[in-house]
Amino acid sequence: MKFKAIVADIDGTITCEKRELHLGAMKKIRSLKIPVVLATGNTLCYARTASRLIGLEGAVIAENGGAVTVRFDLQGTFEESLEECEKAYSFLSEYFKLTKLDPLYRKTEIALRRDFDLEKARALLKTQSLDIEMVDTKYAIHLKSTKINKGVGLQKLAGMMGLEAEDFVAIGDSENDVEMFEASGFGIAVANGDEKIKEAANYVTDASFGDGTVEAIEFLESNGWI
Ligand SMILES: O=C(O)COP(=O)(O)O
Ligand SMILES: [Mg+2]
Repeated sequence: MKFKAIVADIDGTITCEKRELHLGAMKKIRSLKIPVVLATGNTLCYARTASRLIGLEGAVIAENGGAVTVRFDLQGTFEESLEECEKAYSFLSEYFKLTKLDPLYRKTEIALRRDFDLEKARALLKTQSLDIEMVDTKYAIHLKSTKINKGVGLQKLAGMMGLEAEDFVAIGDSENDVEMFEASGFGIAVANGDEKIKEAANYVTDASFGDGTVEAIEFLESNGWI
């Protein structure tokens, strides 16, 4: 096996427990000769800033696949409008007090503070004929189109880079990374990952958070896979 690029989730994967960037993971990522793409549920500007500050090329998947850019000098492309998400938000707001996160910067999905009963909200949402689902990243709950996810984003970005999604190794920590693992050639979950991502993974690290990402990259290097 030989892979041509890595796609790494941000929160919980290249960070420490309190969400600060993990310096060991930064150093390891910077030492690589292959492209590293960041994929996050967070906003496009957050992802681009992280890419810039880590020393990468600006290839990012943001808003769980809803927004993608391949370089800093190119604008992002956006897959979906917020219309259906807003309908779901209005509906759920009748039952819960919801707080939107960074609404000014989100163009394709709505992120919510994790302070309401997700399972109850999921059950309620099912009664509506909306193509909207809820994913929990452990940092936010995202109301998003069922048509977009990080896997769809990876297919799109890989094409823009002249690669296939299978050329990528994906590293992640939660359920919003599952489709990205499925689309990629090999998925590695860090030890702090949730049950869903560990189940979807080809390999689970012993170490957590950024230490897990360092371990993942060393594992790939020691096998000669990157
Ligand atoms: O913004 C969030 O919910 C966290 O996003 P990430 O773990 O996909 O980076
Ligand atoms: Mg994450």
